[in-house]
Amino acid sequence: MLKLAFKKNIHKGKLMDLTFTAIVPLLLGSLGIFALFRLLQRMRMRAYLQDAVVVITGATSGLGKECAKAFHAAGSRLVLCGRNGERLQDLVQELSAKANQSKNMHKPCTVIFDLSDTKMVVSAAEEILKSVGHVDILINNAGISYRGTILDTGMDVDKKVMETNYFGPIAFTKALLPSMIKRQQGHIVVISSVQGKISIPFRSAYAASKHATQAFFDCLRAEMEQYEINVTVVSPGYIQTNLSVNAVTADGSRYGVMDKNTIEGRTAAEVAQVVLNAVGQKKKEVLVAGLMPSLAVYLRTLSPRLFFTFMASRARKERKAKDS
Ligand SMILES: NC(=O)C1=CN([C@@H]2O[C@H](COP(=O)(O)OP(=O)(O)OC[C@H]3O[C@@H](n4cnc5c(N)ncnc54)[C@H](OP(=O)(O)O)[C@@H]3O)[C@@H](O)[C@H]2O)C=CC1
Ligand SMILES: CCCCCCCCCCCCCCCC(=O)OCC(=O)COP(=O)(O)O
Repeated sequence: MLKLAFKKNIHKGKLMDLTFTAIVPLLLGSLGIFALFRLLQRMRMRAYLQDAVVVITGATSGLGKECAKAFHAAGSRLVLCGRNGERLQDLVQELSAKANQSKNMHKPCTVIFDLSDTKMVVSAAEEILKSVGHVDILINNAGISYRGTILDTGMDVDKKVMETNYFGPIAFTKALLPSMIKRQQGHIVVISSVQGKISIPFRSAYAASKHATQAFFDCLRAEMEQYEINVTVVSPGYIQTNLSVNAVTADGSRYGVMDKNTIEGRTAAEVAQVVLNAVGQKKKEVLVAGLMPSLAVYLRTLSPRLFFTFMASRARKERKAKDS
């Protein structure tokens, strides 16, 4: 139709007519369809999140806390998990004040447990099912990072990072899955990292735990498809949180430094919004990173040799900077 109109109008020398008879309606039509699509998407997302029981680990700070605010604002019923009861209660107070102002918001409840203790994790899952009945969305967010050389790092540190970032979340997920399968409904989310896709020097334990996370939840997604349970893996780049400050070092002590990369990262509120949208749209995975980290992820697959050269040079530079 467009071709015909084009020929006809060129023939008559009426280019302006062509614009008004074919191109403008086509553009307006596309815009209309796009706007309608977005509206339907937003309505579906709202329905999915409103009143949904959402469990968030690591809700006491950083990204977990911001996810709690975002899902609470979307009308979800929150179960906030953490190790520090006082900080969880502070957040409950903050969110409850908002819940009082809107009938679409709910007062959250809390569960205290340490993810590195599998027994505690399993009984926390039982407690949640007992008190709220079911879980619609589980957000495995809690985690710790690490700084150190492989040579200096004791196995206890490797194990601690794996317990918190990998074994804890998978134990929690496994404990909640049977009830999701019974209902043929549920959504498992995990906050991984760019370092779940590429390994950078002096992060061995952390990168390994995030690679394991990526692998486990990719398997889970495939296995859960028949039960209509969704799995979303979120892989952020640097976020402005206390992750580096709380990181564990080679000897098991706290790193205690706010890194420059962390300060220059995205805000936790911004990433929480990405998590909310990814969940609402049932995305399978999302990479939330800038140009260089994104290119590095592709480079690792397309030209591993070049990627390894970059990483070796990065290790040399970092070691030199530390020594001088
Ligand atoms: N910040 C960043 O640059 C990036 C972060 N991420 C990931 O985001 C997630 C959230 O981290 P972020 O908010 O940045 O960092 P924070 O240090 O601010 O938050 C980490 C959260 O995890 C909790 N946590 C740590 N260890 C345990 C444990 N053993 N049991 C239970 N809870 C625990 C902490 O609780 P407590 O208050 O008790 O310590 C805290 O609530 C992590 O999985 C991290 O790997 C991914 C990419 C980049
Ligand atoms: C053709 C050009 C390719 C250029 C690629 C060159 C290599 C660039 C290196 C980029 C490395 C990015 C690392 C990003 C790491 C990251 O974002 O990690 C997120 C975290 O989990 C942060 O945790 P941490 O404890 O490390 O602060």
